This record gives sequence, structure tokens and C-alpha cells, in this order.
Amino acid sequence: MALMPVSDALAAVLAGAEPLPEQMVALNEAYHRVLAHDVAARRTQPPQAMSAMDGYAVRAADAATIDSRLIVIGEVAAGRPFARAVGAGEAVRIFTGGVVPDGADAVVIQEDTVADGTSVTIKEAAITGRHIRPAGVDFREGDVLLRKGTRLTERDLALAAAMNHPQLAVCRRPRVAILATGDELVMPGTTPGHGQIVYSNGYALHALARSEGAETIDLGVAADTMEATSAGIRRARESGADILITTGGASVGDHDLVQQALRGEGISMAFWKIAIRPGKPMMHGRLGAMRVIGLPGNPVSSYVCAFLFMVPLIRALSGHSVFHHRRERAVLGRDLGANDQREDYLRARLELRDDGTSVAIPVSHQDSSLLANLAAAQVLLVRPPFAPKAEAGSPCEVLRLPV
Ligand SMILES: Nc1nc2c(c(=O)[nH]1)N[C@H]1C(S)=C(S)[C@@H](COP(=O)(O)OP(=O)(O)OC[C@H]3O[C@@H](n4cnc5c(N)ncnc54)[C@H](O)[C@@H]3O)O[C@H]1N2
Ligand code: MOO
Repeated sequence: MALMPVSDALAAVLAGAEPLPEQMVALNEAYHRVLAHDVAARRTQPPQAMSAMDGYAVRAADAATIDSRLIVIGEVAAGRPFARAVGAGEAVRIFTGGVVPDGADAVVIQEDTVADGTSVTIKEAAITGRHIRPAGVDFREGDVLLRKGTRLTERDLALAAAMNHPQLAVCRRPRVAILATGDELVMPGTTPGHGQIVYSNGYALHALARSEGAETIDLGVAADTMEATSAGIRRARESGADILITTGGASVGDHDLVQQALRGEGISMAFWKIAIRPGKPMMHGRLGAMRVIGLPGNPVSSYVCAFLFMVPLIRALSGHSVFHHRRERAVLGRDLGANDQREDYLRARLELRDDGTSVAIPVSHQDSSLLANLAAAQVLLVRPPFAPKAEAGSPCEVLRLPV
């Protein structure tokens, strides 16, 4: 049976994913939030010409020769401008950040002068414009310096503050509810009984969603019954989740009830099973406004599919203008056999050679239960469907995993 290609599945997950409504937040709450609008400067920076150094504001023509002697008529400090203009033969003592007084067109740094009571002797010829930051050299009122769809860095916050914005309009954080399924699951720190498995998937999913700016809602682990699975899905809807992530119970076994429960709740299913490894039994659909991604239970499949599908969806709903993962070029660190119909996302280490080449070395065992190998990987090496066998040293593409 032909399976849906990964690119089609991703397009289906992202279809109609518009930025969530905007809200105003204080700058200190805005780190890593996504701007809902362009942001323009409310002021010019610096508002007037300012000194970049401690020294003397002079008329360059008066201080063009060594040993020129000028009368010091006053002092300017940051925030304390000097009212008078600098005339011929005059200088003003100035400090870094001080407004350059009218008439002055250069600053001579204090190390290049000798002060003598009310006068100063110039020991290094002044150059017009030297050590002066002209008005507006950083930005001017009305300049749009931060664009809608930007995920705000700490530098952006400083810039927004300097532009005189105490708060910013950002998109609401997506709410992601996470529901695990499986009778066999017990919590870390307990003693698993025979055949029981320690719950792990949710820890990666919550952290990954939060690192992308989502709020997460932990719906715990549903037992492998229709009642428990359906109840979990209903709790997700009641919580107002924008996205429901389920993990486990996605396959065809008698205890894999997620699809059936979602259908029972009235899901409009976009797909179930796609041409990917790991993660073939993944599903996606909509339950009203809530988008559902049904991840497989195998820990590596669950994580890889969340990385490939949940992350771009969170970014799109957050208003981020860049929501796709960026592929990087590397070379293969070892030979690989031909691929089948499933696009393969191999867990790989990434090494940087002395010549600057990135070498992707797939970990030796790619089974989708192997968390140690997943944790050791820095990238996913992408192998398209039906890729022919490839030798070490040939080019490949990788997706960098979060650090
Ligand atoms: N006959 C077939 N069998 C399977 C197929 C198939 O096409 N035909 N697909 C296989 C593939 S590929 C995958 S991936 C798995 C996914 O199956 P499920 O989504 O139903 O996953 P489970 O059976 O619930 O669990 C699989 C495995 O993972 C463990 N698990 C589940 N949840 C967690 C969790 N939260 N934390 C840690 N570990 C978890 C679970 O105990 C199982 O060991 O199906 C294949 N089978
Ligand atoms: O797709 Mo499954 O994830 O191969 O184990």
C-alpha cells in the first residue's frame, strides 16, 4: 500500500494554521514570544549628537594643531547638557554619553590633552566628527526594526526598550495537551513489575513543546480501554487545548485504541500512517478547533514525529514566520544501504572536520525503541524514499536536534 509522503503529511498538519490572537506583554515577559505586528521606533537614537568618549568638545579648526590652548567654558555629563554654544578658542569638558554642545564638531579624548585650571592644551590634533555619535546613527523615529513573526531574542528586547516600547503585542502561546496511553506504563522512580515499561515519552514531549513557546497540559496516562482513552481526549477538549498530542496506541494491535477513540469523538481524520521511519503509524486530524497529532508509542518514533510535525505546528500557531526546520548539508560518515518507500530519519552524531566539513555518522542501531542512541545523536540524517545506497563521504542532509 502506498503511504502518504512526509511532505504531504506536514502540509496537512500545517493547513490553515494561523497565528493565535495577540496579547500585550511586558518586555520582561516577551522573551522568545513571537511578535504579532511590526514594531517601529518611537524615538530617534541617539536623540542628539553625543560624545563617545570622556574628553573635550571642541571646534576641530581650533584644535587642529598640537599645543593649541583652549578655554574650558563648562561641563557636559550624560543627562546634563550644556546650554551655551562653543565659540572660537573654547572647549567644553564632556563625558561619554554627554550631548555635544552647539558649535563643537569634534571630541578630543582626555588622554590627548593636558588640563590646566580653566584651560586645556591639545596634544593630538582634533578631526571633525571624531568621537561623536551623530543623532539617529542607531535608528530614527518611525524606523521598523522588529518584524511581525520574529521570535524575540534578548537583543530584540533591549532594542524594543530603546525604541521606547514598555510592552509588545505577541501571539498567544499555543496550548498543547499531552495524553499517553498504555497499561504497561509506570512512572520513573517506581519499581516496574514484570513486563512493565517506565513512562518516558511525555518528558521529551512536554520539554520540546515548552522550548518552542507552548504551554503544556499533562493529561497523564490513559489505560488501554476505549473509556479511558475517550475520557482523555474529552479532557483535552475541555482544557481548551489548541493541540492534542497522544502517544502510543497508534498502530494496529488489539490494544491500539487511539484512532478508534478519536473517531468516536468525531475527529475529521486527515491521515493515519505515513511513509516515514520511525513513526509510520502517526495520525492527524481535527476535533473541532483542536488539532490532534497521534504519535506512535515507540519512544524514538514519538520524539522524531513530534520534532518533525508538532514543532512546526506550534511555531505556525505562535505566529512565527519561520516554522520549517532548516536542512543543513553534511557528508556521510559511513556507507548506507538503499532505502525503501519510507523517508528515513536516521539518528546521527555530527562531527566537524578540520577542513570545516560536517560529517554525519548514523548511530549503529536505529531501532525506534533505543533512547540511548537518540540522546547521543545531534542530528537526524534525512534519507529520501528509495534513495540508492550511498558511500561514506557522499553528500547528505541533516536536521539539527535541539540542544
Ligand atoms: N502489525 C504491525 N505492528 C506494528 C506496526 C505495523 O505497521 N504493523 N507498526 C510498528 C511501528 S512502526 C510502530 S512505531 C509501533 C507503534 O505502535 P503504537 O503507537 O501502537 O505504540 P504502543 O504499542 O502503544 O507502544 C510501542 C512501544 O512503546 C512503548 N511506549 C508507549 N508509550 C510509551 C511512553 N509514554 N513511554 C515509554 N514507552 C512507551 C510501549 O511500551 C511499547 O513498548 O507499532 C509497531 N507495530
Ligand atoms: O515507525 Mo516505527 O516508528 O518504525 O518503529
